Order: sequence, then structure tokens, then C-alpha cells
Amino acid sequence: MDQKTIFLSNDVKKPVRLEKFRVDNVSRVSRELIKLYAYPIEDWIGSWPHNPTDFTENLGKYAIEVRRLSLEIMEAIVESLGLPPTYSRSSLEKGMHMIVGNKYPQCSPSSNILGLASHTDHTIITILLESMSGLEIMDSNDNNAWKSVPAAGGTLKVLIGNHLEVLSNGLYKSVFHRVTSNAQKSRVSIGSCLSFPMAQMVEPAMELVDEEHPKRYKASSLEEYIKFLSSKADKSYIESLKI
Ligand SMILES: O=C(O)CCC(=O)C(=O)O
Ligand SMILES: [Fe+2]
Repeated sequence: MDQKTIFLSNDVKKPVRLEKFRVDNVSRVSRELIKLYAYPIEDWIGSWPHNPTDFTENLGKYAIEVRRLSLEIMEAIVESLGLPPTYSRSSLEKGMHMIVGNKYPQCSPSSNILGLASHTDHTIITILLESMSGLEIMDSNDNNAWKSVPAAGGTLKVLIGNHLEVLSNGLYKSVFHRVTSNAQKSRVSIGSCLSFPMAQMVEPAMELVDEEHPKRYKASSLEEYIKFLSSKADKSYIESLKI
């Protein structure tokens, strides 16, 4: 059995998992992804694919550095909310870090095929590295129009996830995003997803809630998000948490 077949699975709790989304009559998306648990790295790196031979070494280095950067960015974000810079540090220390590699095949522009449909991430924050443009975000200040985010070589993009929206009681908003397809080239991206521990309930920081600013979101955990995914609800997850 080749490596790809070994890792193929749609069990979202598998620490190493490959999934392929093919265009059919229902789904108009085309994407291949690999999800890897990445923290604590020594617990997981041995089970990552070993082909190509430098895969674990290179991606392992990237995972450590991008997580360190995420923690620094989180310090700045919580400070911007008037909270101490170490706020949420211990939850993040015990939390989850997942690396997601995406490959979007080239597709004819007339086919109306997306790489990835509109969604918000469940994370606290996601950091994206991409080979070329293709990412679009929904601009709520402009009639929810889709705006292309230009790719500038070597830059990283930081996306706010659902659980930071909850933690900040809505002061930070998770961003709706999607990926278009490209007629000339296939596109690759690497997402770094930082979250609290699977079972930890995330709720608005008590310091941000008072009479004038009531609690706007229910508490929820990553585990509950995973259950929500299989519930086929017609609302988005973040909408389902709004009080
Ligand atoms: O490929 C991208 O630029 C975005 C990927 C993404 O949104 C995701 O993996 O959640
Ligand atoms: Fe995303």
C-alpha cells in the first residue's frame, strides 16, 4: 500500500490524516489535505509520513517556529484587549497545534470550482503560508463581498478563529474565507492551527464582560465543535454560539 493510501481517512480525530475532496454534483470543491498533530512535537513527529525523507525534519522545524510565533502574536492580541500578556498562555501550553497541508489542483475557470468553500476556522488563530494567491476573505463592511488577499512572497497571514472571537467577547471577529481555483497552476498552502485543549471550555474573558458589555457567546470546546461538524446544522458554528 502506498503512503497516501495508508493515511487516507475521514476520522477527524486521527493524528495523521489525508483527505481528498473531489468535484462531484454535490460538492464543487477540489482539494487534497494532510492534517498532522504537531504539539508536543516529540509525541507526534515519529508518526508523520517519512517520504520524502526530509519531510519530517523540514516541517518539524517549521511547526516549532510557527507555534512560537503564534504564542507571541497571542500575547500581543490579549494585551490589545487589556488583558495581561500571559493571559491564556497556560491553556495554549496544554493546547493543540495542528499543521494542515493543502493542495488545490488547477481547474478551468469556467468550471466554477472552488478550492475550499467559505468557512471560519474553529481555532484561536491560524497562520497561513501559501505558494500563490487564491485566498479570499468576506468583507462584512462591503456587503459581504469576496476580496482577494494578495500573496506576497514569504509572508504569513494570520486568521482569527472562532474561539478567539468567543474569548474576546466579539472584539475580534473570525473571518469567513475561501480558496478559489486557478487555471494555470495548482496551489499549495500550509495552515498552522492553534487551539486550546480538546475538552477545555472557551468562553468570553470575564474581564471583558460587564453590565454594558454582556456575555455574547456560550462556552464551547473543540470537542463540541467536532460533534457540531457531524450534526449537519444549518447555522455556522459561531452563529450557534451567539447568545
Ligand atoms: O489554503 C488556504 O489558503 C486556506 C486554508 C484554510 O482555510 C484551512 O485549511 O482552513
Ligand atoms: Fe480556513
